[in-house]
Amino acid sequence: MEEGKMDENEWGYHGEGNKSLVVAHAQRCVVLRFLKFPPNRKKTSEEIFEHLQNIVDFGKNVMKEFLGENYVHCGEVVQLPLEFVKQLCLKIQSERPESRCDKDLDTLSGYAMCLPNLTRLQTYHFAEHRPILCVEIKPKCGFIPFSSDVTHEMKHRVCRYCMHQHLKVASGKWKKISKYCPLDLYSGNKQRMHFALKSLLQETQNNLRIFKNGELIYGCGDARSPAADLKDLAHHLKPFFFPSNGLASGPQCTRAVIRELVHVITWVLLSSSEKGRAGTLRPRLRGPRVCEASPFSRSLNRQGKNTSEHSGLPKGCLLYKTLQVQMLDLLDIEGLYPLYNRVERYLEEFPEERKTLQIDGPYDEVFYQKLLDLSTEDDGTVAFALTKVQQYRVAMTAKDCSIMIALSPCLQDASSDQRPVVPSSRSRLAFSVSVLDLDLKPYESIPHQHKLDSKIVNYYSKTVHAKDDAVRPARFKERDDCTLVLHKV
Ligand SMILES: O=P(O)(O)O[C@@H]1[C@@H](OP(=O)(O)O)[C@H](OP(=O)(O)O)[C@H](O)[C@H](OP(=O)(O)O)[C@H]1OP(=O)(O)O
Ligand SMILES: Nc1ncnc2c1ncn2[C@@H]1O[C@H](COP(=O)(O)OP(=O)(O)OP(=O)(O)O)[C@@H](O)[C@H]1O
Repeated sequence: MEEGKMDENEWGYHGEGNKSLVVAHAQRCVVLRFLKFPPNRKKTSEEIFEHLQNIVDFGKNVMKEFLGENYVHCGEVVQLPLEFVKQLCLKIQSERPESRCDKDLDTLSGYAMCLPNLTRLQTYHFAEHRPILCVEIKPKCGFIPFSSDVTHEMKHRVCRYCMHQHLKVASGKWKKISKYCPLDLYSGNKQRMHFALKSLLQETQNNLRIFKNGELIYGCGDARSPAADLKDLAHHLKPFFFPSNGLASGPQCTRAVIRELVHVITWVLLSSSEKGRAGTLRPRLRGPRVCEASPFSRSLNRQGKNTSEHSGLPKGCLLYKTLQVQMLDLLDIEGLYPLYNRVERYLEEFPEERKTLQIDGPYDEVFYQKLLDLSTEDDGTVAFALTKVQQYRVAMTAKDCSIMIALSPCLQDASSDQRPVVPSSRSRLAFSVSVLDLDLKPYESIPHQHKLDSKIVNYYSKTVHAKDDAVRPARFKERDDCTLVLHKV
């Protein structure tokens, strides 16, 4: 970053989550990622620098090891002129979604992270001006807890995402229950994956966004504003997936283009960048492979078909590796919480030990090595409790990260291209897959996770499941529309 030359007019608002805000450079393929805080939470510049450096170190020393070199972009911490940050903050304020304005961009420290713009990744390495499509998916937790510490029987049958949907709709966060179930996406079974992706396209919530040449064209910028419709999306996609059936417009054309997109994304998600490498983690993939609340499995059930049938994910693909990291949550929050309390009691007695225990970093090689101990035999020590707490934090990070898939048409002579290619009906598409938002979840969030878990399950059990049981026979007859999902996409 050439400090003297920073001009806020060269940067534009790109997006934000709960904890950071991202601006993109108009020409160069880089973004700046700033931290956000509630208005009254003042942090010193040193604390912010340390926080950002921890994010970079965690990416380098832990997530690159687990997920693979090619998928993780750690970026670097940069120091920016305070006047530039102040002006930039003023410039982008009007573009920020209202629902995200409860937190302010940190304009006081001057620190931010500089990262490649993953929505334009192809041109980051190659200076050509080809159109670029980028699909961002936040897949969430892809397994059902297998821990014997789970006390709510429902948690062994219905996944957290599907249960949480009901609480989110009841609280007004989203308007409609999504048909997306992470277990379908993570199944490795093409039909289930197609269904999951189509469900995400129908109800994007904050789990799907599509960018064209770096601009958001589909999915929510604001939690409350509706997404563009599929017809508009298909129009945008035509240069990438002009339907092979020759139709140039109309509903059939829209369907064909969307189908093509779903097939290409599935193909890319099942591809492996590092051949045969399963990663350093080997937790056994356990637990039910199907969530009872998924409309897909419900539909199969009704037809008397075997719902546990699955193809499994190839070991080198990003979904497989992400799932393995998620499964570091070996005990579930119910088994973890007493261990968190053990660490807390120890810290109350020996507060100076917080540093030695690496609760707030550094996230270095030593921190990483301790994560590889997958034993669940509790020997009553603080060391055991701490390892499980740290593994849980890493698992929660993987449950909340996003996957970015960038696609751009190959040139006729693609021999010089080193990038992998996916076939599509119109042309071959070069692609890259990356993962973002790999900030380690804070130790302090564990009590909140514990409370939220009970809230989600209790709400689901008391309201939805009870109602479901009462109306089941009638509902099964009514909801024949679900069989539609079995049509080939
Ligand atoms: O608890 P969840 O599953 O709702 O996940 C939170 C996300 O909500 P989601 O359900 O994806 O809409 C939430 O996303 P939104 O703010 O709703 O877009 C955050 O990602 C939050 O992480 P953090 O507290 O900012 O580190 C996420 O919190 P963590 O649980 O990952 O800490
Ligand atoms: N390197 C990048 N390139 C392009 N876009 C990015 C990049 N990093 C983040 N974004 C965009 O900015 C959005 C917000 O970033 P991010 O998910 O890191 O925020 P967050 O506040 O940490 O998220 P959360 O709400 O999950 O805590 C992302 O959803 C993505 O669209």
